[in-house]
Amino acid sequence: MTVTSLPGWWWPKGRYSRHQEVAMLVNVYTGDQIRAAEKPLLDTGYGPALMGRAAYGLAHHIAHHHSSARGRGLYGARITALIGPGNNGGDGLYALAHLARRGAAVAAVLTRDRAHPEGLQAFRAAGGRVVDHIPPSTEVLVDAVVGTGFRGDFVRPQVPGLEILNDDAALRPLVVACDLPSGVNADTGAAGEGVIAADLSVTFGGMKQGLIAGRGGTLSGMLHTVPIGLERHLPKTPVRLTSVQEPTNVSSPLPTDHKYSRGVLHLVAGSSAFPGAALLTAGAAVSTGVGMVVLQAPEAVRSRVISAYPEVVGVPPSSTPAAMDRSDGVVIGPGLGDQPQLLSEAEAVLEHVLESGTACVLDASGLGLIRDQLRRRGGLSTNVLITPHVGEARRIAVMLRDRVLASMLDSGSAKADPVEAARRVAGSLDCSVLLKGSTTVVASPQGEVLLHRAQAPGLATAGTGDVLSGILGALCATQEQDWLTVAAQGVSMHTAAVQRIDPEGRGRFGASAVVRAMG
Ligand SMILES: NC(=O)C1=CN([C@@H]2O[C@H](COP(=O)(O)OP(=O)(O)OC[C@H]3O[C@@H](n4cnc5c(N)ncnc54)[C@H](O)[C@@H]3O)[C@@H](O)[C@H]2O)[C@H](O)CC1
Repeated sequence: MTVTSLPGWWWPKGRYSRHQEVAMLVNVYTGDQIRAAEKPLLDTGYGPALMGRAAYGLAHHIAHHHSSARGRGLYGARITALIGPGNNGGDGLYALAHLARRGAAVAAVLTRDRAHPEGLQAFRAAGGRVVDHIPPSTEVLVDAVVGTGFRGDFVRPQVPGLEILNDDAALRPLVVACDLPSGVNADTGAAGEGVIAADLSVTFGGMKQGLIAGRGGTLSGMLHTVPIGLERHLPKTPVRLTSVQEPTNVSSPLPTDHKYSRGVLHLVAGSSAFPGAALLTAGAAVSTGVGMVVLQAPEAVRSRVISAYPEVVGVPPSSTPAAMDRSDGVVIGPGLGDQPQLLSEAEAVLEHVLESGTACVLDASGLGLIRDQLRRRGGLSTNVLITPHVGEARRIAVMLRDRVLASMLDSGSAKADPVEAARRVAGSLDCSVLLKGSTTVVASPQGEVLLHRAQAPGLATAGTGDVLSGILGALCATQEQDWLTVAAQGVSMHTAAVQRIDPEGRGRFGASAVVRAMG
């Protein structure tokens, strides 16, 4: 039944060797692509069959999650649904009819004066009650107000009893979204304030981008995809969701390896204002596993880093590009701050990278160097991966004088579209982009996209970006891979380290703990 289940904290165990990384890739579609795939089937009379499969799958997942959460079967379970006027409401009604036949006490609140007629009939025939409020004893609340047919702004239905959602976690019902939380844009993940956050979304036909990207990714909870027979009608998609089982270290060293063959990473990081960033980046790189880490930084920064990681080799910030002759990868930016001298030395390194084609991660203060490269070359180059968070990406939008991009990066706006934004930056700068956020979006200049839903809220703390840069730098120095692959491995290692130290997502740790958890 389920092709995709993304429970967030764990992934089904398989038989993989310790040093093998197994990427689980899932195709991701826009709501419009799913609707287009449905069309030929609807046109040939298969609508009821599709809805039947969707409803059965929804009922199955509700039953499963209810019994996991409550530790008992479905008999007597109190399940209420908010039902909208379209097919999304129809799915909800048929699903409740299934659950009623398995002994659940089901109720529906109709949010409009009309509802899917056959669905309503089936619901009533199975013993379902239409009510005008959410019964306080509701254990599962199904949100089936609007699905992919949603347009415009969403206003949460004013239904008496809905304040049950504000109850303590122990009393609050399990909230299950039918296809997607009502009011989430299935294409982009844009969502207004009225959307009800789901614990679980059961989606139909294919994984929708809006369930993963932007605010939608924070409102959709656990994800299940129910196949309903659209597969051969779905287009080839350039967007995939990645998760990595047991991300371990980079490829294990071979018996014939030496430090140079395992990759040399050149870091341009740290300043008197931000020495810690260099420590975190270097520490993460060392722990990821790489032949050698060279740190180009002011003397005071070098000595602090080397006292923590004696294996790091220091070179002064004024080093000529000859110091990089053996480098297989470069990281420029963490903790550089805004001192003109350090930035111009970093600029020289970036120039060398763009000339030589060495793989380079450009992060934090290093992103400010893009402005000059736009003037000089009109962009960057495909050997570069930039790793902005949304605020930094907005500054890039200003450099590019791209207002459409700026609106796509405004998470509160109905135009918010982080996937398209990352693609647009990648295309404009001719480099790969890793847009950080609760869902990380990695885009190549050719328009391919990888999404990674971290579900590690504790990552929102100072210095974790420096750790990620160190990981990505080590991976690019040791591997001959494309940026999408390296980025997918890097974000997975980063998240996995956090999940090891903070499995319950309490957030009581700092970035140094993430480095320690890397080993
Ligand atoms: N097509 C199929 O056979 C299948 C569809 N599935 C499910 O159906 C929905 C899409 O159904 P559709 O009827 O096209 O749209 P919705 O039910 O999502 O919504 C249409 C309904 O909602 C009202 N509406 C639109 N915008 C708003 C708004 N901003 N605020 C309030 N109400 C709004 C509008 O009046 C329409 O009447 C899909 O998500 C699936 O759940 C199944 O997948 C099976 C196959």
